[in-house]
Amino acid sequence: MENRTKISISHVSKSFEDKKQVRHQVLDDINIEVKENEFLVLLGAGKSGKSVLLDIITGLDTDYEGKVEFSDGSRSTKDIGIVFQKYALFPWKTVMENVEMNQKFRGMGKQERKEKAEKYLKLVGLSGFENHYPNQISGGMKQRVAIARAFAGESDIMVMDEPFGALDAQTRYQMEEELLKIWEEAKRTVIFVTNNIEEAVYLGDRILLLGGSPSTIAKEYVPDMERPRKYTHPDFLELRNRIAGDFELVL
Ligand SMILES: Nc1ncnc2c1ncn2[C@@H]1O[C@H](COP(=O)(O)OP(=O)(O)OP(=O)(O)O)[C@@H](O)[C@H]1O
Repeated sequence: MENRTKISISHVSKSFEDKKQVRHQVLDDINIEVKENEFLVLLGAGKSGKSVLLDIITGLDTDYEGKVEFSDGSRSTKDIGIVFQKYALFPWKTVMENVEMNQKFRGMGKQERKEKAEKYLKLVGLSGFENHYPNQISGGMKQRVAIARAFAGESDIMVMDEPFGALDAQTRYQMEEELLKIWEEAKRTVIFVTNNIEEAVYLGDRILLLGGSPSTIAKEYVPDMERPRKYTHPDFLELRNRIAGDFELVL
């Protein structure tokens, strides 16, 4: 079933009108078939329209040209697990309560909510921190909470918008590794946005390079490397350098 299409994005274009009523096109004719359980990376420089495209995919933005279709019928935003760069945790709620939030929206019973939240907190290495508040834990831990919350919602589609962008390099490597472990254990269809080439090569089953003005899908890469990938492996470096070259060209 690995090759079944999960999300079909066809001919998506998007433009905004500025204060002088001049239209600026951000996305031009984006076509992506996201496969079931695929780890898809959207790679692009700042302002290349990555967040705009994610808003369209998740249904936060409905004003665009083209179509976004899900293989199992229409979906609302709350049926997609979303992780943003900013942790978006509720500061007045504990770690546990934050993780349970999505499930509450999805109408799960109390016991089931608790079990699911505990399971995913354990997976992200936060057992024992259930009763802490966000201001009592580090940035890396906050992002772990956000990831546990998205997974605990049990949506089969996860969308992550530069989730590790605010973390220091060391924490970032650790989080990338952990995210893959969780994904291996609880397979989902993941769309992961980043502007970091190494992160894309480390994570992606497939990498789509977004660029140009307006942005299109400029290139596609399918890393032929086993996981866990090694940053220093010649194949890793070769692909990294190839993408870096293309990245310059589409800026
Ligand atoms: N609501 C809006 N109104 C007008 N222009 C917008 C709006 N949202 C986004 N844009 C424009 O669309 C372009 C792409 O923005 P977007 O945030 O998607 O980029 P990005 O690739 O996610 O960048 P970054 O990596 O910096 O987050 C930008 O030029 C931005 O100014």
